[in-house]
Amino acid sequence: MIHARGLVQTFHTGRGRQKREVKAVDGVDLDIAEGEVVGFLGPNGAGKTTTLRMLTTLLRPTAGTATVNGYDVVTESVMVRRSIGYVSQSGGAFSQAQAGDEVVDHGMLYGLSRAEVTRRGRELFAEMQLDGLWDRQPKDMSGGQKRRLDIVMGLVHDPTLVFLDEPTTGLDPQARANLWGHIRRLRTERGATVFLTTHYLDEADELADRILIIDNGRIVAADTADNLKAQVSGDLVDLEVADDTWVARSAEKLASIATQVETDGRHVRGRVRRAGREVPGLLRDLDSVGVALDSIEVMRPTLDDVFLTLTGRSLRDAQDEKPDGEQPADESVLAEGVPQP
Ligand SMILES: Nc1ncnc2c1ncn2[C@@H]1O[C@H](COP(=O)(O)OP(=O)(O)OP(=O)(O)O)[C@@H](O)[C@H]1O
Repeated sequence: MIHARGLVQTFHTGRGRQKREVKAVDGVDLDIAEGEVVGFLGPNGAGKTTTLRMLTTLLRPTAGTATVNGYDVVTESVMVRRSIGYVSQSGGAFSQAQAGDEVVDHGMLYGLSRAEVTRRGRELFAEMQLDGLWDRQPKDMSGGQKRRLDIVMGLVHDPTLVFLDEPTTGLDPQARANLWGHIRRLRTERGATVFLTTHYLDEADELADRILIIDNGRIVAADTADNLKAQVSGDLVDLEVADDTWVARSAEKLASIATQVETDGRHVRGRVRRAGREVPGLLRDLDSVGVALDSIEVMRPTLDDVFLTLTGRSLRDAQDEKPDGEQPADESVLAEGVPQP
């Protein structure tokens, strides 16, 4: 479905002495199978959108190769574009036409009949809670409604491979839940492949079969969310002992199965590989030495823990860092927009 080898994108920014080279994507390899939902995570400026733009043929790779649906992104870009759906981060530019007409025109560019695309469009309007807005001009829609219209445009021709760049940013919780449902159905009912970038760790965790993490233009992890969590951090176990005098003894017992053991008042915490396997024995041990507990809490690691372990930074903190703020320059844009059949 998607195969990339050594994808690189270098931007040249500034002029004169300020001239700088930015390696936005620095040697990315990808293999994404049919029917997979892949979550592409990384902090601001990591290279997610740039990778997506190369795969969707909007940007010519500086180096490396990629095929999408079996078509080469450089030499067969029209075929790539015809065979995918793409919802960009910035959203599409709409004309003065009514939303429904925009959707119908868009779908017909992919060779669908007017009747077929109208039926699909109306179905998607209902699913995306855009009922009653078919005749409204996009300029008179709210930001969230426009975002949902972008998504309808990206899906109306029933693509079997869909690229979604931060699709739920700016959506309210209800619209986000609807879109999650839609993404799940794309896979279960249509066998579609979905490549999704997101800033929301819970979204990636919830939807994706496999997570790719990109940092500074390089893929730093690629696996299921469960495997990533098991490999890099382990479960956090928090014991609250019933009496202060048992803290040291409990810490010693916990340290025999856990790393990063620390104490805080009557709390003793540490990370174990798999709590389900290790905690029962620990509880028996504590009981046998007469330690009573007030509470025990087990916290599964989050994708943020994974990111922290891999890069030394929290993804949440990294989100708040502003990217370098270079001005766009020297892009080798192949072509914007949808294919002309
Ligand atoms: N047209 C451009 N010209 C110059 N630099 C660019 C251009 N587009 C992106 N960059 C730089 O390339 C790097 C990667 O940007 P990209 O938009 O791919 O990141 P991202 O992971 O999608 O970030 P975000 O989460 O903020 O969308 C950043 O340092 C960005 O400033």
